Amino acid sequence: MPADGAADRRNDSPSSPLPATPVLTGNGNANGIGSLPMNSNFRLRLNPRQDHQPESYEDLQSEFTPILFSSLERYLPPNLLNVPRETKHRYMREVLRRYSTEGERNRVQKHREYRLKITSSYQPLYRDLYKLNATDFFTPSFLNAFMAIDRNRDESIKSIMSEPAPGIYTFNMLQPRFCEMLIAEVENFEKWILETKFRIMRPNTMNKFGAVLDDFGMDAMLEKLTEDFVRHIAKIFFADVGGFSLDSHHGFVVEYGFNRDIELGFHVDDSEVTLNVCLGKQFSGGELYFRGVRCDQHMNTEALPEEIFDYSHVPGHAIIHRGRHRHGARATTAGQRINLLLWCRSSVFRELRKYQKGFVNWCGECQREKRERIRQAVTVKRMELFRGQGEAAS
Ligand SMILES: O=C(O)CCC(=O)C(=O)O
Ligand SMILES: [Fe+2]
Repeated sequence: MPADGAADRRNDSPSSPLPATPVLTGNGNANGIGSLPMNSNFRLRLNPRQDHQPESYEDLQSEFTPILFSSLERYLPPNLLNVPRETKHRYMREVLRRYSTEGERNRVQKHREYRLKITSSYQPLYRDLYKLNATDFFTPSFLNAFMAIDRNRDESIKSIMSEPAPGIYTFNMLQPRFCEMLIAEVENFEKWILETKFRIMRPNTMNKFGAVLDDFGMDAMLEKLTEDFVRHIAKIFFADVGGFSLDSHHGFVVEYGFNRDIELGFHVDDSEVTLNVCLGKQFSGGELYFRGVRCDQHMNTEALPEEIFDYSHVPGHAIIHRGRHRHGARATTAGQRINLLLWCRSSVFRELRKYQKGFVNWCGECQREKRERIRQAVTVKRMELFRGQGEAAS
């Protein structure tokens, strides 16, 4: 597909979890202690009670993940903060049910069952990969950058990053041994699929190969990677797309080369921020091409010359960009290329976007239109002023 062809919105990945901290309106008026009042309108506070210590809901069964209840608890109406845990659980469950459609809940439930089927019989090759072990996974330069405290940390993270084009950052991230082990783990998983004839879901409709790491047990490790590392980077470089509030991810590997996918068409990711790390092996081709960041409205507009950028993958090295940064991957012409992808999302950013109108500062075309409007307004004003002066002089 030509680089300037229509970009494809990739929204076919498994549904993301519900927002961890939904911001709903009102102060709530439920007064139930023990049982919930039938006429409760199931509202939450607008702002969380920071001094309230939420309970753990790990042992309570429901269609929603327990962590969601702990996150939501601070938003409960004041009179519900200290009622029995089961009452709070029922109240929040009702809020969440109203928030997500039945179809959505069924999809999440089906996906959970699918994952359970895999994890209950797949035997990992390297169990060490399933828990984030920073010293074994990361290069010393990457790890050291995160060791610095508070404000120095931002500076040291910036110091290991290159910005070869606006909004695109690259850095050395993964140790060769970790890359080898992850590739071997994916191959082991694929062997298991062939042997068991299990039908797996590919990362998305554009890939015929590759695997979703979250589906065979790596979700907790990748969640920690998102929370402890990617979110810090995103907070510094991608605050305009909610980088500081990334709260879910879709983690997968893509595989290119002989008997695998060849290339990847021009698209945007279903993410606010995407981390893409090359794991190996040896290959030729497979360059990423970028063509500027766009909002929904301007998805198919031309790229400006300064937005054209090509990047060649290097094993162990990461590239991080906004999901809305239009891109594609050229054909891998020899060897095999395997990359780790982490599409990171912010439920808060997505919710807020619904209310935002007008130009967005992260879309290249919105910014171009804005500059053009200002230029025209200045031209009109200047002509008015000069006309006035001319008339006064005559
Ligand atoms: O192959 C690559 O490196 C790019 C992959 C990608 O953009 C994606 O899977 O969203
Ligand atoms: Fe992508």
